[in-house]
Amino acid sequence: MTQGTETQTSAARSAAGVLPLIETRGISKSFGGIQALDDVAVHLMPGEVLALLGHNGAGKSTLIKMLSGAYTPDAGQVLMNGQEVHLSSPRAAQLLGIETIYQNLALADNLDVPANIFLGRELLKGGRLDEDTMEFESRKVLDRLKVNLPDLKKPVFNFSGGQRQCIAISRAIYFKAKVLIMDEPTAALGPQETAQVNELIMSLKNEGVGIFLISHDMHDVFDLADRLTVMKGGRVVGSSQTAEITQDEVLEMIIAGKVARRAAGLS
Ligand SMILES: Nc1ncnc2c1ncn2[C@@H]1O[C@H](COP(=O)(O)OP(=O)(O)OP(=O)(O)O)[C@@H](O)[C@H]1O
Repeated sequence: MTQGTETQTSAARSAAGVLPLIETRGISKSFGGIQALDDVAVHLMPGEVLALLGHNGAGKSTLIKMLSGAYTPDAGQVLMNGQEVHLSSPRAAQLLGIETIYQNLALADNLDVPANIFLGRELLKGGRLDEDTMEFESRKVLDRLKVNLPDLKKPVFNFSGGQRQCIAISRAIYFKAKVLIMDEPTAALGPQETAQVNELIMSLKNEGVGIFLISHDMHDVFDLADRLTVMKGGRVVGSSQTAEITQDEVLEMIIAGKVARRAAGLS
């Protein structure tokens, strides 16, 4: 699918009254002489997982850093529910409900689960939350997301990588993330832990959270993503529903920047 087609589908969606949770239009960014993003249009619907794929240097990290407020674009717009937003800082992005879960997630190892869920945000509603309230609220969000942790009062270094990733995701959801950006969320995990995190991602979809997923694992991409977008040289070179494309065609697109054999919905 080309950039032009993305714009047409965006118009069709608006006409049907379904607005993307978030979309970019004509986003560009360069660093010195390097064009990291060139006229990028992507969108994410509520409850959708969109995989961002591409070789090293394709522009994926620059795009998600832009969406998480770490970089500002040289040109283009970001819209949430049809309204232009300015993601001028990570805090600004968080306040709009955009949370980023990085591969090397930032949990404070020596603190327990509630302290991690409320890390940096204990001073809510004008007063410091007491420990019982933080534990009660933490248990509530973990139960809602079906994250099973035996003892919340243990320092989090006691938990497995998968459980820690689930704590970081629960923290984002507790603070009302509508858009979750996940950069290789299962890269450091074994199969069982990966399954645990993937199960949580599926329950977030059911809550209407939209997820950008960067992953090099094609199994995860095809298990989790509804749609995928391939980038190369800072441009979007193709998009497809995962149900309408094969893994081989995706790999071809990543390598060549286009599909040699025509796949449904692609040009
Ligand atoms: N802060 C920066 N300063 C200079 N160049 C940068 C900066 N950030 C990204 N780039 C360049 O922008 C281009 C896109 O990089 P980006 O990291 O977004 O790609 P990527 O698809 O995420 O790759 P990877 O999978 O390796 O993370 C690359 O050529 C990269 O060197």
